[in-house]
Amino acid sequence: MVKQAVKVVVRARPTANFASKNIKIDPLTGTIALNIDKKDEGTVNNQLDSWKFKFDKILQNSSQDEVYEAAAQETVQSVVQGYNGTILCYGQTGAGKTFTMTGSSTNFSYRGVIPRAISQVFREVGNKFDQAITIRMFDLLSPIPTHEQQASHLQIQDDSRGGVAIKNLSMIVCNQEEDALNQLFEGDMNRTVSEHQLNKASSRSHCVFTIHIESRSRVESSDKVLFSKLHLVDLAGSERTKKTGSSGITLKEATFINKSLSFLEQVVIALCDKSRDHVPYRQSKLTNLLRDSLGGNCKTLMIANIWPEPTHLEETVSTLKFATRMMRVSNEAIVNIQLDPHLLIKRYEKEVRDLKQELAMHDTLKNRGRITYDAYSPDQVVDIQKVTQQYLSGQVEEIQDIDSLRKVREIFNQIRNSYRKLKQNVESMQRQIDSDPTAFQKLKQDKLEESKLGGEQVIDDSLGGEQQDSVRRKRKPIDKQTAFIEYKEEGDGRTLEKAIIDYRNEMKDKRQHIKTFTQVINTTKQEMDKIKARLDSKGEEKKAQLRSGGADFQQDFDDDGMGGGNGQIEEIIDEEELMLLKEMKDLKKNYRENYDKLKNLKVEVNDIQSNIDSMKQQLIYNFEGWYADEFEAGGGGEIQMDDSAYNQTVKNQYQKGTLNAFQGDSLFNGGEDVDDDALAFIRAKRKVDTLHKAKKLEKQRPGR
Ligand SMILES: Nc1ncnc2c1ncn2[C@@H]1O[C@H](COP(=O)(O)OP(=O)(O)OP(=O)(O)O)[C@@H](O)[C@H]1O
Repeated sequence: MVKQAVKVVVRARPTANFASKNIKIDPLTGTIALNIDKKDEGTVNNQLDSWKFKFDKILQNSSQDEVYEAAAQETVQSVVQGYNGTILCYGQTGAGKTFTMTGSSTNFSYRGVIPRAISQVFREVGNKFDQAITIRMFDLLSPIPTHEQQASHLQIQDDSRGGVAIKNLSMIVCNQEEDALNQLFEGDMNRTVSEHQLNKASSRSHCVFTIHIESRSRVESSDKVLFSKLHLVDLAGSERTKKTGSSGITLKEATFINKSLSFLEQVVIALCDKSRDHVPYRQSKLTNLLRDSLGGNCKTLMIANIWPEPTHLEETVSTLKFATRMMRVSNEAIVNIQLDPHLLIKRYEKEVRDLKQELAMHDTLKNRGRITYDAYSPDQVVDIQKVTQQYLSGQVEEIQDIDSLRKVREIFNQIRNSYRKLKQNVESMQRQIDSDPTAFQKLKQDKLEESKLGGEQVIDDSLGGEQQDSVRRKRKPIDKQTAFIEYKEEGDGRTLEKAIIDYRNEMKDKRQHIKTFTQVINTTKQEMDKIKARLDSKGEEKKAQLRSGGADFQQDFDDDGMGGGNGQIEEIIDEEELMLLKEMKDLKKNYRENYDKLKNLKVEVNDIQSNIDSMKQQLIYNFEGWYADEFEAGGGGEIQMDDSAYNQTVKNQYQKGTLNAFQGDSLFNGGEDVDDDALAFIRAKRKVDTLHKAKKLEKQRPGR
């Protein structure tokens, strides 16, 4: 890696009116001293009026030849060696940037840096017989006509090698110097030339001419490729001052003609400021394009063109200030080596071929001659698939002839395929069961049928032809009580068990309520008895008074108070009696309400109890089925109800019409004879319905 600052060469254009009073150029020491006589300006300000600048080189009255040798030759040579290079001209309009960069197209000795660089590149490349070199180039202004050269046309973006590239711009491959020069001249013709108040032939736009070199070794079979590029940049005029008539010149730093030049200056300022970690390259296409050139992977040289006339002193100062800043920009250039992907693939293909041959030889020596290392044919894959499925179904204990890693991989592939298909089938079965509960029983029935045919192994036909070998092996029998605990922890066993527990809890709550209501009712009854006793005694007292003739009676009159009522004589009740009767009325109402509630609670408790009983039976029955499926015949231990007993219970319930006490399903109307075929159907339906009902009730429970 070469770490170096941007080099700056100052070129002063020849002029008849050299400002010898104000400018002292010393090419030997590379210094320029400048002063501005303020008296001439007629203004007084506090600006510094004299400057001294030092540069890498100063060229005065130098020929195009000398300029090229001093400023460009070395950079171009580096580009041929694989470094990126940039040469850019900066200065005010008319200072000689285009003359320096392009020069005259009619006078060969006045040709500029670009045609000379093209010649040098082709000359140097021509000397490299051992390299296959491709040269591509483009001029940002060619061959697209000027009116089409809008900013949107050319997009500058990051390239795959970490640099920048221009979209919508095709690079032309140039096989010889002439092709490249054609490119240059074509672009030069298209260059925007517009009228300008300082110089009618000045160009306002930037001109960027880029040469890309791609170099591969012809002799070594190397996959390394050198990629490098040379940017040759003729920037737009940098003038930033306004002429203010005869009163002279004022330094007005803020008057920029070209905005992108101001962005370029911002980038340079940011690069010089070590405390700044962001450099605003993306502000303009120009700075984006020059990202490699400024502070990046590039050898960069700037030619500062000055016009040392008294009228251009400020522009000269301004150009030299910018040039000084530029010298503080540091770059890190590396030779750009990339691995050629096409060659890499070719190399790997060759390596694979060689290794296969090597292995084949090794196998022959070890008597394993029939092994090949090419990809399996479809027939071979089918064979491996068969043997893998035989292994999965238990038809074979192990897979023979595993003679290569390739075969192991194919077997694993097949196992994965089987697993995926199995999973898909299980999921589709689940969907069927969810949408139609009877489907489950049918599937199960099919499986049982097959298990009868196939001995102890249950071949899962539902998995489809290819999966027939997928076998569920039965477990060694365990104690039924232990198995029952296990069953209650899984699948439908867990659902039923949970429903039973929840019902029990609900029943417990309701029983507690029954107890409370019973107490309340009893207390109410006692109160009522007391009141009744008191009223009875009051009645006795009144009868006694009546017998003694001292009782009060009142004639019942009509509302109008004029008489004409029914004339009945009514007993007059006293205040205490009235109170007691009212109280009695309230207590009776209370008693009746609580009594009704108690009655309902008792009905509910009975219902819950019958549901619990029903679910318990179902749980045991389901468990029996599960146990038979899960374990080999001959399992030990006690179980509360065997199949025949349960079947009989179901038959009885069905015939009595009580089977649907829990299910409430119209399928089971009862009263008919039940043969064994129907029984299986009834049991299956009952099982599914019981589970569904249990799940439904679970959801309906308060607090869910
Ligand atoms: N070193 C030089 N020797 C002879 N003539 C020169 C020299 N420098 C510039 N000139 C002449 O000065 C004129 C202006 O130069 P040029 O067009 O190169 O300026 P510029 O800086 O490129 O201006 P712009 O910014 O407008 O492109 C041209 O006619 C050119 O031939």
